[in-house]
Amino acid sequence: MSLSADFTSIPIINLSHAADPESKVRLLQDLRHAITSVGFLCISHHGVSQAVTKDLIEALPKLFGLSDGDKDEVALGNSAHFLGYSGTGAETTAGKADRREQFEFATELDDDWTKEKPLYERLKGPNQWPSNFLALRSIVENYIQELTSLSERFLLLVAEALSLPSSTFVPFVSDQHRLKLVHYPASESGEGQGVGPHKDSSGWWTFLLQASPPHIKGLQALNKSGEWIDVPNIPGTFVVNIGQGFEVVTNGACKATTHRVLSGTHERYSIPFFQGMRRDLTKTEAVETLREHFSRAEFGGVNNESDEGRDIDSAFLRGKYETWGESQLRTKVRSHRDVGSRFYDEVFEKYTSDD
Ligand SMILES: O=C(O)CCC(=O)C(=O)O
Ligand SMILES: [Fe+2]
Repeated sequence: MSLSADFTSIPIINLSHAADPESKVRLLQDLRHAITSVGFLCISHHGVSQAVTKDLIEALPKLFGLSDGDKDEVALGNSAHFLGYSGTGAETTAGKADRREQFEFATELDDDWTKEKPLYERLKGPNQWPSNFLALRSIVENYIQELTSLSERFLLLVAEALSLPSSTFVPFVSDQHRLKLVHYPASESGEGQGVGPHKDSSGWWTFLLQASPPHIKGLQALNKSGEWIDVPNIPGTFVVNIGQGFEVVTNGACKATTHRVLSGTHERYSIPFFQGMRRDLTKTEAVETLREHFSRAEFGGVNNESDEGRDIDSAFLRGKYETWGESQLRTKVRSHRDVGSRFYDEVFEKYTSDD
């Protein structure tokens, strides 16, 4: 059965095959294999504007070349919404500091949080834009718009590939998606942790643009035998992988595959877009809505599990908090404690000492 087969390469899927009923059948089969057995894929012919992508890639050297003062002006530490710049070493993954700097943006939304609303609604809010790079705003907003649309189109195909009505996953999607512009500096020794092994915790699906020339690699996905498989860097494609929220909603039929980035002798840029999941989604709704469907034998069945196969590793499910929004807020407070203590005083102690 495909669920138990191990992967040794990352599937490449041409989305233009969806336009023709005959080639669509094969596309859906390939997609189903990719998302149930690998959890990582590259997509080509995805319909995202090349000009919009090019503008963003070309903005990166200038953006990361801004002065420390310019970066401070938009520091993530200033933002109750965890949006802005954070420097190299600010984050740790798997117990080690990551060697990367990043600007985090999201769908531009007003901060309309009031004390009557759940605290996690404060995750929503405006971006911070560097005043010495005014052109950046429209470049980033255009890209977020293109990726929002791609991620919506993609979800329809995913549902069909899993034998569900195409609109099945639409009600789970949030009004807020997040975008990170990431710079991994070159490492003299060619070794080190760009970002340590992790599963994407910020949501639903990730669409990653590798924004350096094709010979610059570094991203790897972990297969079930514990081997790190290189993710190819193919111009014009996006790498797509599953976030923990989607793993929960599919009852583990689709896995959030562990991945990491190695530092190299060349600097590297990458741009992950994290499609968001509705903040008010509860654990019960997430697990129960499609439970019956995913317990069918074709997905391995509940009584037909491999050891690794259906064991869901999710901070959301294991954690104490009922909604996805609160689980997200806790994750963010724990990884950015300066923001946590400044803006989320009432829950800071609780979230940082509840494990
Ligand atoms: O930079 C990359 O290629 C991947 C980054 C990543 O996995 C993440 O930010 O979650
Ligand atoms: Fe990731």
